[in-house]
Parts: sequence; C-alpha cells; structure tokens
Amino acid sequence: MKVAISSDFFTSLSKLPKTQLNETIKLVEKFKNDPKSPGLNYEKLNFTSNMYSIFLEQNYRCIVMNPDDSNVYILLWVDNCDAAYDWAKKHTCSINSETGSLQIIETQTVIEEALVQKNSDELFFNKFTNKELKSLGVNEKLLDYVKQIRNEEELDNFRKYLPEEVYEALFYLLAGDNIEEVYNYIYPQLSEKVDTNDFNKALENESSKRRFYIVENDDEFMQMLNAPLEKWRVFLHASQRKLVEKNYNGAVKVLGGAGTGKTVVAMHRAKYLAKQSSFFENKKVLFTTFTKNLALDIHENLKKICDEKTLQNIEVVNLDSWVHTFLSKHGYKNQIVYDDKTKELWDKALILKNSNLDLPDSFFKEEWSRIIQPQGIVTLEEYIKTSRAGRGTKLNRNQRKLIWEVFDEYRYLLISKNYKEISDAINDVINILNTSTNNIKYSSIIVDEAQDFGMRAFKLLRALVDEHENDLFIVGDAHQRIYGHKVVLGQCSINVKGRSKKLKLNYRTTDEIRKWAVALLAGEKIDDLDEGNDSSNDYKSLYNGPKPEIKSFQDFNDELKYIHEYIKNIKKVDTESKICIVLRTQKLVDTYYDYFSSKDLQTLKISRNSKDDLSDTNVRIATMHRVKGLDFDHVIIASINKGIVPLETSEISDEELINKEYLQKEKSLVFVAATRAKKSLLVTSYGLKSEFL
Ligand SMILES: Nc1ncnc2c1ncn2[C@@H]1O[C@H](COP(=O)(O)OP(=O)(O)OP(=O)(O)O)[C@@H](O)[C@H]1O
Repeated sequence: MKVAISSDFFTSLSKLPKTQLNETIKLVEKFKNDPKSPGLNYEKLNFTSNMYSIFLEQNYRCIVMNPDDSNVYILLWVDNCDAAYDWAKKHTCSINSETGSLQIIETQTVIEEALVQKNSDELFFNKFTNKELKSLGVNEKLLDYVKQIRNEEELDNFRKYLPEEVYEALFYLLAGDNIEEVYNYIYPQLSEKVDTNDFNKALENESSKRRFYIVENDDEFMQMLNAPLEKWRVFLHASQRKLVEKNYNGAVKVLGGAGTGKTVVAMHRAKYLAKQSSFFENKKVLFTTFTKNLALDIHENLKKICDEKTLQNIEVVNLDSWVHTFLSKHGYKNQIVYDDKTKELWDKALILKNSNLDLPDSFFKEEWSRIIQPQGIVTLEEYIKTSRAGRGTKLNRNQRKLIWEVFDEYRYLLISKNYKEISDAINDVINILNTSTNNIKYSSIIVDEAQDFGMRAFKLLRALVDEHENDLFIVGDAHQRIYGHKVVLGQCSINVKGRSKKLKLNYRTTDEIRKWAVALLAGEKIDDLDEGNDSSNDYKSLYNGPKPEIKSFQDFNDELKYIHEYIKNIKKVDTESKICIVLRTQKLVDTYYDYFSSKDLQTLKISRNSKDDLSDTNVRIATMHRVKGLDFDHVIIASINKGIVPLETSEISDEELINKEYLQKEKSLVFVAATRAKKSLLVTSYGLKSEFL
C-alpha cells in the first residue's frame, strides 16, 4: 500500500476554516494508517475515472485518487462539497507517457483567458513539433494552448495550468536554450520506457516528487500537516533533491546565487545525514553558519522538518559561538576580541612604525588580516619566508624586518591584556584538539554562508571531521561575501575536486530584482570558494514582478515621508506582508527606528541574537549585515547616499587591490540587501546619491 499527498492538497488544506482543518487532519491521519478503513466514508465520482470523495462533516469533501487495480492512494484536494466536486470535474491526474511523471492537469476550463493578451509577437512555440514539446512533458491536451503562447508574459499567465517542470522547460526554451539542452537539464535521469499504469513507479519519478509526498514517517508527516504553506519543507526541486539524497566520496561544495535554496538544501542534507543512524557511532551532524541570528532561524526551521530523534543528532551553531563554548569548557582564560577592542592596541603599536617605510597605517592591518593571521605566522623568520601572493606592495627582507616591529608590538599588547583575536582563538582550539584524548569529532559538517568563513575556520572544520564519505557539505556564494577574505578550500585540506555543484534557480526574488542586483556586481571577478571563478550567467528566476523603484530626494525628510507613505500603501493591500528597511550602518538603523516609532508605524530592529518571528508583521529595520540569509516580501534600501554606500572610512588604503576589494564588498552588501526581496524593492537616497546608483 502506498499513500501519497499532493502539494495542491496542502494548499487547499491551508485555506480551510479552523474546524474543518482540524477535522481534515484527523481524517488524513486515519487515511494514512489505512486508506481502506471502514471508518472512511467513500463515494465513487461517476464523472471521472479513478477519483473518489471522502465525506467530512458539515458538507466538506476530500478528493482521493485510487487508480484501478492499484494499491496507490493519493489525496488530491479538500474543499466544501460543491467546490471539491467542481475541482474533481476539472482535473485529471495521470502519468505522462513521455516523462513518466504524475501530472495534475486542469482540463475543463476556459484557458484561452490566459492568452488574451494578443500582440504582434510571433507564436513562439509554433516552431517546435508536437513530438518535441511532448518530450518535454507537455500534455497532449495542452499542446494547442502552448502553441498559442507568444512571449514570457503569456507563458506566465499560463503557468498555473502547467506542471512545474513543464513550465520550467518552456521558460528555458523561451530564454533561447534548445530542446536537447532543456531536456538534459530538466530530465537528466530519464531513460526507461514509461508504463502509464504503474502509479507506484510514477510516484518515485523525480518530477512527481516535486508535487507528491509519499507518507512514510509519522512524526514528519504530522509536522507537515501543521505547517502546510511552506512548500520547500517537502517538495524540493529535482536539482535540489539530487544534491541532498546522495552519498559523496568526500567534501562537496554547492554554489548558487542568492535565493537558489542553498540553505534549504543544506537543511535537508543535515536531515538526510542525521537520519542515517548507522553512520553515527554517537557522533552528531554539525550545522554551522557565520551569523548567529541565521543559526537560530535554521534551528527553528529544522524543527519543522525533522522528528525529535533526527533533530537530536544535529547541532546547529554559528562557528564563533561554537569556539567560545568549546574554549570556556576548556578553562580558557583569554578574552576573544573583535575590531572594536583592538583599535586602541593598533594605535599604540603603530607608534613604532619606521618613518623610512612609506606605508599607510591601513597597510599594516591589511597585512595582518590577510597574511599573518590566516597563515598563523608568529615569528619574524616565518614572516620573512612567507609568500605574499595577491598583495600589491612588494617587500624585501629588510622592509619585512621593519614592519615586523609593529606586529610584534601589537601581539605583545594582545598578550598583555589576555586578548585573543578570533583567528588566534580558533588556532588554540585546533591545538587543544590535536593534543586532547577526548577528541570531539562530528560525523558530518554542513557549512552555510561559506563565503564568509576564513582560512582558519575551515582548518578548524577540517579538524572536527575525519576525511570520509559525506564528511563536509559546504554551501556558499562569493557574490555575497561581506565579511572575510577569499579562501581557497584546497589550501585548507578540503578537496572538492569533482564534487562541485551549482544551484541555478532563484526561488525567492523576481527576475526584475535579480537582474538589478546582478548588475551591481557586473565586471567584478567573483571566486568559486576554490581556485576558480563563479559567474551569474546561468542564474535565473522564474518569478516576475515590478521593476525595482529607484528614488532620489532633496533631503532626508522627503525620503522618510516617501518611505512612510510607500509602506502604508503596501500595508493597505498586503496586510500580512513582511517589510524590511535596510540600512548601511547601525546608527542609521537607530535613526530610522526612532523616526518610524514616533509615527503610527509598528517597527522592530532585527538583532544579532534572536530569531525572526515570522508571525510578527511589524516593519523590520536592520543593517545590511544583519539581513544576510533572510527573506522579506518587500525590501526598502534607504540612504544610499554618497559617503554612506560605499561607506567612507579612514581605513581606505592606497593599495589599489585592497580598495577594489573594499568596493566589491560594499557592492555585495547592497546585493545581499536587494536579493532579500520576494516581491518588491525600493531603493532611496537623498542629497548626493551613491556612485552605485
Ligand atoms: N524547492 C523549493 N520550493 C519552494 N520554495 C523554495 C524551494 N527552495 C527554496 N525555496 C525558498 O526560496 C527562498 C530562498 O531559499 P534559501 O534561503 O535556502 O536560499 P539561499 O540560496 O540560501 O539564499 P541566500 O544565499 O540568498 O541567503 C526561501 O524563501 C525558501 O523557502
């Protein structure tokens, strides 16, 4: 017996009134345990083959499919009696003879409506034969309609009638790919001949899994029923599922533009590994991120997709917190410090700068963070021998000696205060791990936001998991690097050769917003977290919406008033939507927060230490750094003025390479902020606007 539930069923379930919702959940539980249970009141629908209705109280019905002579039962829809019958009359659920996927097709409706927007464009799909279109999964009944589609707008109108993978295939054809390319991308695994009566097999088809869930695990299933709206929890895209459910012969790297579901994939991967209990020997899966608030959000989301036992096998923590906890357990006496605490020490150390060296102060800090710290250099001898590849200024032996005096002093000052920079603290962890008998090791490590991790962090992660099958799963996107410097995984003993993957479909952002954001980074060289480069050419979004609105104002008050009105207008039509105002600095966050709090607008600041409460509809205000990894329906990036973005800083160096990297990071910050938006993006400035606009 196989019991499955369609994604449309979840959608219809989420629209039920509370009483019917609870009743349906009870019924579904009964159904799942035994679809033939006498307690289920079945009625054969005579206007369709294979479909039945099950009675619920107060005249509600579930529509179920049970193909002839099969042991497959699929829940398709739930609604009030008339609407449920109407749905069943208008839809068929059958196996596509070309692709083998189970497709729900709306047949009895006036679908011409979707194609009313006649214009002079030629009928785009006319140039393809029926056989070609059918090979991509287009149902026989829809062929004539598909052939009337002229452009992307019409395809979008028609989208609701097409199975997702078929829409995608047509979208790629419109974008210029040929039939073979599209076929290989969407259906890479198809080879066998299709049996259109084998529903058991059809449910296992990769495309079917995007809309049918086979009920196997009770706890997991009940969790899904209680949160039916967020589809990513259950229905992964085939390209995502492929990465999750596979055994790899070592470390894997997954790249993907903003919103392509890297975090979703990483979470499902953690679940997949944590369920393989044989693999454990009491070791857990570590899921680590760069920022704390994202780790908290991920933990909340994992609770929604994992049963309790699986969840217990996963530890979710941002790496800095992990390091703090580990060291305090080991009686560490030093205080881990960040830039705010070290500034004073640098000022003192730089007094020793030799006046014969014509180098700005910023040079020393850069040299420290790019060469000395990542490579763990502690003596002059090591520094003299070290390669400084990638640094603009050349240094001879004597110059290195003179420079070292400043570093020596800076390190002395750190030691005298019992301060440790995070990378030194990480080194101490590695040393403890190497000497300790009670070695903490994980069965697997999943790394999200990998682009922001430094070299030492990766070395620590390497030390925390032995090299074996499925040891490391690293996801990231260097377009979004806003903290650290480029790291080459291969130099951290992490070999991903032959195991580098890429996600290409943006699920979050409209294509209009994606294009605007990608254009910000045009011409920048973006790395692939290893030795190569990454590109955005193959990164697409299948959603459309309004173009980003870019507005400049004379002064601050005009900008604030406009944003206020803009938000009020969104709230009128999209009352439950999540809106976020994103700013470059914390000071600006405070200013905007004070202003809007004094108006009739409910606002909240996103903090470093708390997870985002999805049910809260207050307008969020946050820095660009703080919104990393999150999503909102509407994003407003404000105060994009000259001097603020890119932020003018005394740290600007006269080394061309460094300045270029600084500018790239500032662009990445705007890129991250813009790509948080699902539906709309407003970008505002006042006075002189940023050069990025
Ligand atoms: N298969 C899917 N079906 C439906 N929604 C999905 C799917 N995969 C991802 N999403 C949605 O797309 C959005 C982006 O996903 P996610 O945060 O995992 O992307 P990301 O690549 O990690 O993004 P970023 O790098 O920009 O932080 C989320 O809202 C997520 O719920």
